[in-house]
Amino acid sequence: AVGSEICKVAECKRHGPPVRFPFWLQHRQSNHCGYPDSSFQLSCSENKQTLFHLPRSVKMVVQSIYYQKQEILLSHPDTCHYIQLLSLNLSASPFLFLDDIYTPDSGEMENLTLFNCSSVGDHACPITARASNYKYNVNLINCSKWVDIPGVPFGLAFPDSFNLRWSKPMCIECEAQRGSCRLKNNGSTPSQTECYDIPKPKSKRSSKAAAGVILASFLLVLIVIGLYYVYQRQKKKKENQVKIEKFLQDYRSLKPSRYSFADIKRITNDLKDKLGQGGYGTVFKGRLSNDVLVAVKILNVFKGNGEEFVNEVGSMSRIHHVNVARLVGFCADGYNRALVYEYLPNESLEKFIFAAKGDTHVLGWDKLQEIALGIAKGIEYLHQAKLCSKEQSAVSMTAARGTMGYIAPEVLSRNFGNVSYKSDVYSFGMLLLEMVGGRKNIDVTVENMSQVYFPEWAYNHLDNGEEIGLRIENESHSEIARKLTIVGLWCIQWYPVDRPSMKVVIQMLEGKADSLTKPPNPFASADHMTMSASKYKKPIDIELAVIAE
Ligand SMILES: Nc1ncnc2c1ncn2[C@@H]1O[C@H](COP(=O)(O)OP(=O)(O)OP(=O)(O)O)[C@@H](O)[C@H]1O
Repeated sequence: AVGSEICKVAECKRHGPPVRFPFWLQHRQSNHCGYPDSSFQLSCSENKQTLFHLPRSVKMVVQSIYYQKQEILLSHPDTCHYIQLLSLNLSASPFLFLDDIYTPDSGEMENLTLFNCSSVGDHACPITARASNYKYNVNLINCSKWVDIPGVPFGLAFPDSFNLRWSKPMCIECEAQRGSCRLKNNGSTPSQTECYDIPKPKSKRSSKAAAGVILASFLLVLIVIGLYYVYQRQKKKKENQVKIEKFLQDYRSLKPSRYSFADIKRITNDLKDKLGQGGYGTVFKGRLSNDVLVAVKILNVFKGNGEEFVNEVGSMSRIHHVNVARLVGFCADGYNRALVYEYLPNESLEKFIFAAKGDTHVLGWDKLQEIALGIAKGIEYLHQAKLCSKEQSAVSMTAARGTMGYIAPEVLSRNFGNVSYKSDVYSFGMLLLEMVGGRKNIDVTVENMSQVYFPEWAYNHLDNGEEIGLRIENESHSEIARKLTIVGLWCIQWYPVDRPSMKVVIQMLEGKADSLTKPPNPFASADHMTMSASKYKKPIDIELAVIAE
């Protein structure tokens, strides 16, 4: 088809009659878009009306085009149409007059007489018509007869609009199938047509609507983003507020509260729920007024002065570490002394590592190693806290305290050196060895007395490459057991100076067992206590920060 792509439907103004084949709109479409007969050429008037040209310059205004019926509804232009009637002749065009509104038997003709009424003063149209068959009450005073026009189609004589029907080209069938005709591109004469799908005009309205939709969606997205942004900001602000509140609350509760002994009794429900017994006192479960659970340690009969205790509490309250139970309060009431700690719900490690004979251990080797490292870091932190200022030393000692089995020899007797942070290293070493052995180091229930003291047994078996711990399942577990044993044995060296610092202990625990050297025999010195003590005494005094007595 000839340029069918560019033969889009055209119109003179918005909502004007759509122009397409067999018509074509001058200046807006190419002539090949219409049927090659000048009658089908339409044009636009200055005031955007669609004009239909009949032979001999008769111009009509196109009201509608009914493509499916092949009819065109025309009306007279504003100019005086009677004059045009003089020259109207449809015979040479493919159009037939059709007036099914007024004269069903279309084709009825009128003899029209035109009168010149210019003297009346209607300058726009000084012509008046009278049909011969219809004696309309036309005021003809001051009019003079001008001309008779015989055989004027009735519809043209009077009504404002009339229909014309075209018979060529014949596209009724194609239109019925919602298609449109176009010229066949074979140059045949007379021109032949073919049916095709009408290209949908890109209506300004729909493109405007599409633009509107896009704009609206864009705005909507902007609004949603804006709202989301505001929401996020509000949320963040709220979260920050909550964080600040929590921080302030924590800060407030960081300061240990002072309780009277009556308070302590109320908190512990009259010392009802005993959690355990330590070397310093008995521990009871309690509940503060805000439903926070605590562990209250009622200290054994307190002999020191009140000031010393309060100073110690002050130091302890500055200790904050994930692996150290936090002090939340204290009691210094008469001779009663108590320390209130945050409650740790997992009970004592003791319960997990000293399972009854035959019991399977709940904690695996990886967990044991993790716990050991956690404890080591907690002690290391405490040592740092103590060492940063000698004046603020957190703990002072007036007597050997602690649980037997963990107490370093120098704590029991000053013959073996001064009490220092290395005494804690010793206690930690004993704990490590108990964790490996899964039983108390000094276990009176063991039947074979040669295995009573586990650390010594473990030391003797290190060389033989035997498995130290029980419950070993695989290679990596055996490595952990070996590592914990070696570190434990380093920690329980008889002389404090031989023991590593907690910092080194952490490095050892974090490293591999292979990189550790076997420690000297910690038990060799025990047999020759006096001799060895004098041998080691000097360096101990030089190196270690002595804990004040
Ligand atoms: N904060 C706590 N939360 C829960 N239970 C606790 C808490 N503190 C202590 N306990 C329980 O009380 C027991 C005794 O604790 P305590 O600290 O008095 O002694 P210890 O650390 O076992 O020995 P030592 O007196 O030699 O330091 C613990 O074994 C544990 O079961």
